[in-house]
Amino acid sequence: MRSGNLGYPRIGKDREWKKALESYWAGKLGEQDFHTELKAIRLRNLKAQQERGIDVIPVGDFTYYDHVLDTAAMFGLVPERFHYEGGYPNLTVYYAMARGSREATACEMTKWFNTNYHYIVPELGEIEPKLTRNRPLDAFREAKSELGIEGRPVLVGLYTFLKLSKGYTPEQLAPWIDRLLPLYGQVLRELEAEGVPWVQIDEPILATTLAAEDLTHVARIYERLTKEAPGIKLQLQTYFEAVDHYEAVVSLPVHGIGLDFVHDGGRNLQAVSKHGFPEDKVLGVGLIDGRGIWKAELQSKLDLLQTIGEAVSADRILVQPSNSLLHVPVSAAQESGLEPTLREALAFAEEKLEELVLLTKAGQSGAGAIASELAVSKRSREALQQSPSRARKHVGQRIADLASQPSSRSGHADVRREAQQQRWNLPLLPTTTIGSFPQTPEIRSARLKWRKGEWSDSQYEAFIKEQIKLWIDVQSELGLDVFVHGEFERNDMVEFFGEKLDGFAFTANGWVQSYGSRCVKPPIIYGDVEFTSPMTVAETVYAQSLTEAPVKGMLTGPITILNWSFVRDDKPREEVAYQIALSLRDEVEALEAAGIGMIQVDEPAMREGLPLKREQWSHYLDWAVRAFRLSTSTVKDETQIHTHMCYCEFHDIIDSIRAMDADVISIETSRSHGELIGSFEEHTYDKGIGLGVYDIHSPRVSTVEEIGSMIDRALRVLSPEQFWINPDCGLKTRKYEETVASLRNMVLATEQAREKYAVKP
Ligand SMILES: Nc1nc2c(c(=O)[nH]1)N[C@@H](CNc1ccc(C(=O)N[C@@H](CCC(=O)N[C@@H](CCC(=O)N[C@@H](CCC(=O)O)C(=O)O)C(=O)O)C(=O)O)cc1)CN2
Ligand code: MET
Ligand SMILES: [Zn+2]
Repeated sequence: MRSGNLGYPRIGKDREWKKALESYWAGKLGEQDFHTELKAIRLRNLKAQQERGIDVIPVGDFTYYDHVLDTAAMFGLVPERFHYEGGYPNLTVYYAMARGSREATACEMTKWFNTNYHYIVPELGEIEPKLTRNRPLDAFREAKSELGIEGRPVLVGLYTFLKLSKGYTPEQLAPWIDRLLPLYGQVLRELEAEGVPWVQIDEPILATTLAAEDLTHVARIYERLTKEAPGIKLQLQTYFEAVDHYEAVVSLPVHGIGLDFVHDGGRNLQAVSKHGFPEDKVLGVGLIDGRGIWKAELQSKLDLLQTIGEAVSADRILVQPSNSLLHVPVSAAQESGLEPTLREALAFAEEKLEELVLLTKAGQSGAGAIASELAVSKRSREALQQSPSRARKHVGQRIADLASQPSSRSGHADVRREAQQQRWNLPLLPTTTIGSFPQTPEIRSARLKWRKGEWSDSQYEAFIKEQIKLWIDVQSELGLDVFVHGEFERNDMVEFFGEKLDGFAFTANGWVQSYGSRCVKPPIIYGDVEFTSPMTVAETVYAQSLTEAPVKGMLTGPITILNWSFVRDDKPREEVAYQIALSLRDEVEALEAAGIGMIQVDEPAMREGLPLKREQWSHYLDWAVRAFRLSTSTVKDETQIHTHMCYCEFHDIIDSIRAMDADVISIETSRSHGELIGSFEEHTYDKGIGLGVYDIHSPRVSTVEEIGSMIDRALRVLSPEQFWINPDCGLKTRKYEETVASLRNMVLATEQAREKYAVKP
């Protein structure tokens, strides 16, 4: 039995990686120094795994931005608009694909399965792929020569890569497989020639709901690839769910299969027990939760390993995390600020490696070999379980009483629309923004000073008020119709609420990559969640006091708070969602009572929380919608509830979006190059809706014409009476000048559209 890892956080203990990327982009770090710095980070990450005694260390999982983008770059799949001239794309082209450039809009970015990690969507189009650089080989050589590590190269599997790409029709799938097969073959042959014994090929798509023809394609791919390089062994890795069609997957002609035994709902284990496991293959046992942050219940993991051991001999077992550790923070050791009971119950990437090594040791020599560690881990989990915060009486009562809580608005949508229009008298095509304005270095450093105690509360509050005032003035000057306060007091839309609600803890350095250099510090829900006092009322009311225009109150919804936090594992997620929903309802009511007439409850993570298996969708959506409605249903007819979603594959969940019953919804659109708009040809939607008219993830400023054409496209399928004009998402990552210039263009484009679409008397 051996221990293995599947991928390691890139960002470094202190987010060195993020800082290096941003310095390079800002022109503060030269290209050569940038490469040097990234190499140092890469080697430190490998060393962390080596020092903890991991037997199988992945190489090639490191990236300059995103591993899917790397795969596209490796095959020369660079869309024409980037003026690419062959070879492995240089940094300018590479980062233009990721972030856009003056001339070219960025590639689309979307969620990596059901995580908060985002990848860059490859665009296949007319391009003929070719191997521009064997990245896994380079990574292998470097780890070997620099650290003496015989690493295991990691590749995004061909089928997953294609399924995550765009720019081809269903009929073109098979020809694209044919085009990529020789290139994957070449990568493998070169690795084989180098003497690389094994590669890890990630095919997480195999854990989603598959059709029979998917399996036919996958079988064809792996039959061919094992022949291309017969001297190299392929470990086919799946994660995030049980594999669909277990028997077909484990009989693929590869040398090893990696399965997730944490997020599989027990189905992988059932399948192994029922059907056995091929005698000629290695089983990668995803035993340690690669997405959660709790210490493992080591004894139950050993039991699981034992059950698997009945079907698979020990020499063919690899003990590994359920998925790449990319999704958890680097080290819990530095979290000295946390309450000891909680800290002792945590395991981040480094601690997970230690757990893997322990379990492997026990697997090799029996549980006795780790008796004292087993006891410690048991004690720390139990101590947390006994903490009074786990079972607050008042919260328990509210949940028990859930059935009697209102979960629908009293007035019908038409009645509400009327009442709201009377109250606000908004023009045709009202303009607004999604909530946040730029989080400048000045704001971040002010917050840091306040946190360190260098600034008093009142000093910091006064500073935040200045920012709010500044941006209320900007919004008036721009002529927007519905204002926001700007979210300057928030570090992050989820972490902020986590800090204010009971039952949450927040770390000092528990960062996880979200996209590119952007990281999040998910709060930890360790106890029952409860509202303590108003969280957003003061800032919102202050903003409203400065203007006649409506200011939207701005809250993060229950499902997004749930999905973007690390959640306790002793209660169903559904129940935790209701606890959050009821706490947010208290905030919604406080805002309404303070005179705020529009309240936006953001649910960008609603779609991402969708289970990977279709058959589980309706259950999830039912409780997710119920949680949203629990938070928003008690307001008066004339109070307008908004919601916002980004990266929304709208057609997947249109019924649930309708069922949320928000008066106005805003959805990201532009980075998918308007594809979302097309779905309204098939689906009707009759409430207020804003489809983002420009991409906020890129520093590029859209022109009036570009925005105008987005509006035109949307109004081909939606009515001007229901349409709102807004950017795709919040503007926190943008600079002041970009923001003002883009919004100015947005308002100009709206004025033109108003003339064009006004109902002529
Ligand atoms: N949780 C979450 N998930 C999300 C989103 C989101 O907004 N939140 N949006 C979507 C896209 N993802 C995003 C994820 C992160 C960021 C983002 O801007 N992250 C910031 C960090 C935000 C933050 O928590 N900032 C803190 C701490 C910032 C910090 O690094 N402080 C410095 C010091 C600051 C200075 O002096 O400059 C330090 O501690 O060293 C604050 O403002 O207080 C970043 O990586 O830079 C944006 C979008 C989807 N998923
Ligand atoms: C990721 S969705 C962001 C919504 C939030 N209100 C903002 O503007 O930042
Ligand atoms: Zn958004």
